[in-house]
Amino acid sequence: MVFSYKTRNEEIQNVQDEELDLLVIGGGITGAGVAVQAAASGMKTALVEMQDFAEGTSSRSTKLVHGGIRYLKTFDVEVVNDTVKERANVQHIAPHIPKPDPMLLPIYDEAGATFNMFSAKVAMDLYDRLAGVTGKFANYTLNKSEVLERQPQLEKEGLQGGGVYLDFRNNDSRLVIENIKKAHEDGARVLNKVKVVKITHDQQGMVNGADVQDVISGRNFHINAKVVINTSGPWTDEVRDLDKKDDLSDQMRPTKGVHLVVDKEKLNVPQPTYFDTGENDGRMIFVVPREDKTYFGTTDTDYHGDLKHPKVTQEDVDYLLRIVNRRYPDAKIGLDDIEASWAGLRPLITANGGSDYNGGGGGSEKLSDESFNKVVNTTKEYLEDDAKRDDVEKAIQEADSAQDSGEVDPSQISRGSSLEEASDGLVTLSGGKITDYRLMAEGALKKINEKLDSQFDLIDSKEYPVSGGDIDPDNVDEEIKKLAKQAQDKGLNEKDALYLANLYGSNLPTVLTYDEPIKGLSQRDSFSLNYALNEELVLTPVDYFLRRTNFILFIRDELDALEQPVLDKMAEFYQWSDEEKANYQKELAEVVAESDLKELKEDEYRE
Ligand SMILES: Cc1cc2nc3c(=O)[nH]c(=O)nc-3n(C[C@H](O)[C@H](O)[C@H](O)COP(=O)(O)OP(=O)(O)OC[C@H]3O[C@@H](n4cnc5c(N)ncnc54)[C@H](O)[C@@H]3O)c2cc1C
Ligand SMILES: O=P(O)(O)OC[C@H](O)CO
Repeated sequence: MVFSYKTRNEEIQNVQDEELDLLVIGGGITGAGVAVQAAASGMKTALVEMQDFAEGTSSRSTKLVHGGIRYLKTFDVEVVNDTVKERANVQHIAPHIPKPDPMLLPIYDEAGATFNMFSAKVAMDLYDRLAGVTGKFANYTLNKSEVLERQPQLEKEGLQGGGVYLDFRNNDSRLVIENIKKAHEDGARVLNKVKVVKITHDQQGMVNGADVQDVISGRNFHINAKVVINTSGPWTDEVRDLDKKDDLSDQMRPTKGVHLVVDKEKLNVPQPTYFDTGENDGRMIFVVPREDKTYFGTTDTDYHGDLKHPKVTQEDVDYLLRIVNRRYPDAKIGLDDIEASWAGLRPLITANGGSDYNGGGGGSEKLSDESFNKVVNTTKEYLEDDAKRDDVEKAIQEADSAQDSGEVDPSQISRGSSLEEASDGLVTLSGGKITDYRLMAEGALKKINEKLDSQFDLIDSKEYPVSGGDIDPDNVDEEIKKLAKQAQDKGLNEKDALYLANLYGSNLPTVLTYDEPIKGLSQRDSFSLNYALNEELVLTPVDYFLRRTNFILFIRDELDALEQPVLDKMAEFYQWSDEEKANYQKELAEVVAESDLKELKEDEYRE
């Protein structure tokens, strides 16, 4: 279905003449998930996003669909209970995106260790139990030599062994755009580069829509809606401030997380790996293989800067390199080995306390070992059906009550979500994770429907595939191969055909209709760019290279040769002036230079 700059301008006209049921503010995963369920349930829906879709946090995650096993240690059992179950639901509705990829959890005997071998096994058993994981993906433990057999380059000192448990790798911005396209296919008006500048009210002082600005034309216009929901992630408090009658207190405590990318020649891991930093700071680091690269992260530091533009600092790089070079002593990764990077802001909710249990250093009171061990032992008894779930809850409550209510360390804040309504009717859905976006949206739709006098039969979103998701979730590999065959029949080699099939899922046949060759691009990339321009509302080269594809982050080697042909095609498609074309070229160069950490490398060179 055409979803392009042309349809965007038509929708800007149409949306002004309508009385909508719902206006969604923010086009990250949270807003996209709400828009899909609203439109599919028959609500007249619009979503406005002031940047590109997913340009906020939802393209800057660790790119996992995961339950957050670390959160068990901060007793965020509710969050884990939700997210670990949601992994399967997200894979079910978007089978071409999250892919099962068992995580290796090396266990070290050191100060502040999140787990020992016993508690790691309990945590993995609880994790599997909550998600109903059995069979080939059930967790298991490895002894030290078995861990080193898998990853001989891992630090040997202090290594006790390890665990292996199911989690999923994800393409976060792809998950967002497939939800956005689905909402659009179901009739939602979906607009990027449109910013809410004011929340408006009726005579009775109740929210009735918003004044918005088309960032491209600079023109302001009004959108009428019976219900408005704020799904703006780290901007949640800023958007609330656009509602002069909003009486709820600020809630956001954004923390910055950074990832670095190196070639797999520098660091090659056979599977996603997750370990303590070894700095007794309550943090754990992921190391994840992706295309021919390896990325690792993250940091977790309070952030008070420009929400649109969190940057990677030398301090972030030093922290991550110190940890990865400790855990992989032969890697010897330096600043110059970093090929790409990204920084994102967790939309954490400050009221979501949490325990500074394992050395978070935030609170004054650490949890005593006996109360933690009581939680672990009660959990083990629960797993062996010798205790009930509320025995575990009770043990956790007792443990938590021992907590000092002091400021908690960022890593101890719950990753839970919040759904609130102000007295003027503005609804806010914030916090959470990508992994539980569907569940968060489901909860929000119940409230929205109530506010609309329950006029709508809400869909079962667990059975409602995103765009590109119409493939058998239990037979993904076969389905992808079948789709790829269609691309091979068009002359693509197997590798390129599988690349397109994995990226576009059941939309591949449509992608293959866009067969006009683009000068300077391969057949594969001509299909991809033509489709992105006509059906994925790509407005700039950065939209294409960073969010609709992964060239800037994970296929960096091919990027340089693609830049000019893509720029030339977009200039022709959009009829850009030379000046506009030069501006987009400059924007792309700046984004790539920032990803490459060019500034830090030049500083280091000067020193
Ligand atoms: C480093 C890091 C690693 C993470 N790893 C994972 C992971 O592996 N798995 C996982 O499940 N979760 C992970 N998360 C969490 C997850 O990324 C976030 O919870 C999620 O992306 C938040 O999505 P959102 O839609 O709420 O916010 P966002 O994606 O930030 O979307 C909000 C949108 O609102 C828009 N907006 C703001 N103000 C306005 C306005 N006035 N008008 C219009 N639009 C506006 C913004 O431009 C933005 O695009 C991670 C987070 C970080 C930072
Ligand atoms: O919020 P954290 O500390 O679990 O960090 C995010 C992870 O990297 C992936 O969810």
